[in-house]
Amino acid sequence: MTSSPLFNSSLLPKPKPPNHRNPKVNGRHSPIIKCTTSPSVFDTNNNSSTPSPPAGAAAAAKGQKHRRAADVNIREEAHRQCSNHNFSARYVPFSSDPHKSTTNEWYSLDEIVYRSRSGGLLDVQHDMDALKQFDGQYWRSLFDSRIGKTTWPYGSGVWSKKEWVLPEIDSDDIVSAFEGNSNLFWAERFGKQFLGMNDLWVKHCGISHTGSFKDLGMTVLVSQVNRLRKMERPVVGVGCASTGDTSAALSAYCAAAGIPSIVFLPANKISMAQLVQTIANGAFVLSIDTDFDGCMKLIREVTSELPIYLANSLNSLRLEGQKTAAIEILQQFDWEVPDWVIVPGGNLGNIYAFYKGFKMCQELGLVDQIPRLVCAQAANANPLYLHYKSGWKEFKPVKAGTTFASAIQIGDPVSIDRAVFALKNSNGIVEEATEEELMDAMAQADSTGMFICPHTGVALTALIKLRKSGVIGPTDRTVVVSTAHGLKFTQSKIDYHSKEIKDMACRFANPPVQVKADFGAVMDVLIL
Ligand SMILES: Cc1ncc(COP(=O)(O)O)c(C=O)c1O
Ligand SMILES: N[C@@H](CCOP(=O)(O)O)C(=O)O
Repeated sequence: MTSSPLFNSSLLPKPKPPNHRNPKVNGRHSPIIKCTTSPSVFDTNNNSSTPSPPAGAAAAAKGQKHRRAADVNIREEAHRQCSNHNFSARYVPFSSDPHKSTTNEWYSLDEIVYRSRSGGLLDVQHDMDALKQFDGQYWRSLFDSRIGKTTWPYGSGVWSKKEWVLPEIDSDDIVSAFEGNSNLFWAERFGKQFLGMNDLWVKHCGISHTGSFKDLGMTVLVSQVNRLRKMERPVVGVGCASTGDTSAALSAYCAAAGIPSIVFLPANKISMAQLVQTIANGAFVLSIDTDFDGCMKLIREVTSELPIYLANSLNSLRLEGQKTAAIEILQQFDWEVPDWVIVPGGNLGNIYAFYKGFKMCQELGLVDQIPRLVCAQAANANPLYLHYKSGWKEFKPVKAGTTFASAIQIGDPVSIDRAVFALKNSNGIVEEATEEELMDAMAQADSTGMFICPHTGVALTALIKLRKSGVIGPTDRTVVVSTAHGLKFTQSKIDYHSKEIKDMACRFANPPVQVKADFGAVMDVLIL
């Protein structure tokens, strides 16, 4: 089957004039959706700091069992539980000094806008005063009460924090695979054996619907697109440039919602497993003879001309979902704050998302501090590392070289300003990993029962270096964020364990032993 173009150009709307963003000025916008499906009691008459428990909790306390009627699905049930609240969020220009920001520029989340008037990044700003009407204990209990349920949409680790993510979206518009709630794995053997650490944890964000943390952001972005399309906004499809994980998540969530997806991939630079995900999920795939940065440039140009919604993390909606992984970590530690969180960085949206999640928890009283963040880069694609080492002098993009951590082979990250902000405000550090270091770290981790991706190998290398230099202490509670599933990157493991990598000793390779189908030959191998 050959792919056909998605668009008949005669059907396309005329390009919008450059100032189509229609920024609002002065004052808050009123929420378009007043009714959401929160099962908690958030009606406008109930703004005390001792709010009612989530719906269902009272019945449970009385020992009554509530069962959904057979002819009702979980979306319909969510509708029945509909209540009002006054939470809202909007786009504002991202500012590296929010306290000094004087701009009155803002946009409704129902607008299609990715950049501020000055061309800078945007950020999703929540009405913190409204959220602060409930205390930290309230939010902790609410989030805890939603874990592990099938209640729509709270069975998702992202949407269990809906009030902090997209408070105004109708639950019926949400496109979710009940993503999130990923395993926080106690890396007991790896920690003790290789690092002398007892309190080392790996947040397995790759144990997820499409095998990477991108699901967390994509459920939010595609849900909002679903809403925009119901509002008859001009969104024909959703597009991204990708090193393989964003495209997998985009194609899956779009396929679930029946929305066309378009992905720009750097030819021969993503893994076969990643490529087949987008193909199987029906995306319109362009394999382009350039690198990720080249694809990113092209998708930005295309989305400014065609009614294709941009799904990369330049779009700040994505980060609202990704930040929930940070909240989950706190929740999994029973709201105790780890000392360190280490995140591999490429386009650099995720490091900011983690910062934002932790910071919101601090500002809303769920915890009293935030962890120190470490961003880890491959030495072959290390623009943030070089920027950090220069003392945050002028940022210079690089031409990213080939790396086994192919999903972070990015030289001109769109979220550089967000990343610098996150690191400066968390007393953060940037580290790098050579190819040999990251592959050895991956093999060592796998030898203790994990099956991690090379990007997680980059993060583990950062940890190993910071432990060796004494920056991270033996008793520090440390979380390494594993960003994708190892099964997406098996070729790198095959190369390593076959010792087929040029100029690499592959010290921890464990190649299979070839033996004749003969009892004596097998015994010889086993006994020697
Ligand atoms: C597996 C994996 N790890 C880490 C990253 C880096 O995330 P970010 O681009 O948000 O820095 C990406 C994508 O860039 C990825 O796909
Ligand atoms: N690793 C990413 C690169 C793009 O990052 P994004 O977060 O801006 O979409 C990918 O998998 O494509």
